[in-house]
Amino acid sequence: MRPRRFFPAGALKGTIRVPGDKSISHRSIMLGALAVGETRVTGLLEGEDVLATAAAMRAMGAQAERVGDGEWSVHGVGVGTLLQPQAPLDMGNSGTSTRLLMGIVASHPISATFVGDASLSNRPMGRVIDPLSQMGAAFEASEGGRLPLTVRGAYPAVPIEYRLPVASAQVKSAVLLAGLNTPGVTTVIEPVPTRDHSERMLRGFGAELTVEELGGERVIRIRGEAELKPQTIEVPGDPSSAAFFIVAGLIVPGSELTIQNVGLNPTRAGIVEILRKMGGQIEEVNRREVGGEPVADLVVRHSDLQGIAVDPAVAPSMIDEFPALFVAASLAKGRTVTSGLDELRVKESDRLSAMAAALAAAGARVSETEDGLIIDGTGGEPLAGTQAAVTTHLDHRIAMSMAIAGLASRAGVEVDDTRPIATSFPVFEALLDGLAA
Ligand SMILES: O=C(O)C1=C[C@@H](OP(=O)(O)O)[C@@H](O)[C@H](O)C1
Ligand SMILES: C=C(OP(=O)(O)O)C(=O)O
Repeated sequence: MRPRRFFPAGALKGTIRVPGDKSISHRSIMLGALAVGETRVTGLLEGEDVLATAAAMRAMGAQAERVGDGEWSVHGVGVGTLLQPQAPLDMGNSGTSTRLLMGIVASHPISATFVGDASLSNRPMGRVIDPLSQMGAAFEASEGGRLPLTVRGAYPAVPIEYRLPVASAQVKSAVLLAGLNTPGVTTVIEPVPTRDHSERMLRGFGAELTVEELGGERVIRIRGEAELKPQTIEVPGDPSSAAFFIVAGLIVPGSELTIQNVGLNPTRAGIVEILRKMGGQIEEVNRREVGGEPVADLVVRHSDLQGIAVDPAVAPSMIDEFPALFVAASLAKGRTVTSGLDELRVKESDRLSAMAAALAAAGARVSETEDGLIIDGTGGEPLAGTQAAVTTHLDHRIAMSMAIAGLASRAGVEVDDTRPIATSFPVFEALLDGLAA
């Protein structure tokens, strides 16, 4: 364990650049490995989760090599020609790696065993096992549809039409990726829109993929036995990583900071919308497109935040940002009510109970409901801070959220283990220390 106490350090000033988007980084390695020829990637997030994806693709025959800082070269083997991995694929802490790779393996004539850390081994995989079984893949999973599990791919797999029972980009992507090597047309129906990086990138690599709006639902169709063409990809900065610095800038008095290169895909930008509704001053400058995704630099100034009732409909577009939002709400004036967040209970930790416990320990007024938190903010007064360390439960987002809470506290916040931060944002502490200095 690597504990650290995060102290109040005065106004945050300066300019930072957040690392590449985790979702897009995973997908660029996976699709690069399934194209024939060399894909070049810049701005790749070199966090542990993405490195687990790269190692898995290498174990199945592709080449994925680092050639510079965030610069990667991927030599793909082509859809349908992945090799049987010789050892279990270690997914570490990464749900995205696991679920998307299960989809890829499901329609290849290979089998693969997936293992992971204690957090990942507690997360539900039934949500991908169900549709992939319908496509013909066979599974041997641990109790409750958990890791370790083995997938035996079906070849040829059967195309299905699948309506997502949970709003999950990982489930959607698993089925679309399985569809890549399945004869005919695989269809995913999405009643609630989730991040659309897979759709954008599959098209970019030349897959025949269509999206149609039908009766308020998104109907996504992909034609299988696709031939993917290698691409040059520039990965935009991760809004989920930027969120910690946006919240820090808003709650620490006197702060003014610029966060460069933040991806603002509408399926990801819910946090900016909600913080603005709370009174947060977040200005967008230099709007542009990077790697087919909208991007801007954000200028964030300390603001008097107001509590809010968060519309559960925005949840999918800020699903990983709720821990950071809960910190902002703890410092806002009045009550913030969130609901419809059952999915937060099956992330790296149960993020509702983990954040309720950690914020309460830091002096926030918070209560937990079945599907959300209710927070009565301080109106800008700093939190008391913690005595004992708060528990992160192997969850990077709990660690980073509570680090930010420490900046707006009197006594600081002690985090029991900062190691999980490296899964998604290895330079987080260095950036934070640089701004505070
Ligand atoms: O597809 C992706 O890259 C992701 C989808 C989301 O998970 P769910 O699909 O489980 O909601 C998100 O929480 C995760 O961090 C990344
Ligand atoms: C939920 C997350 O990731 P994953 O599902 O890939 O572990 C996250 O990064 O917050």
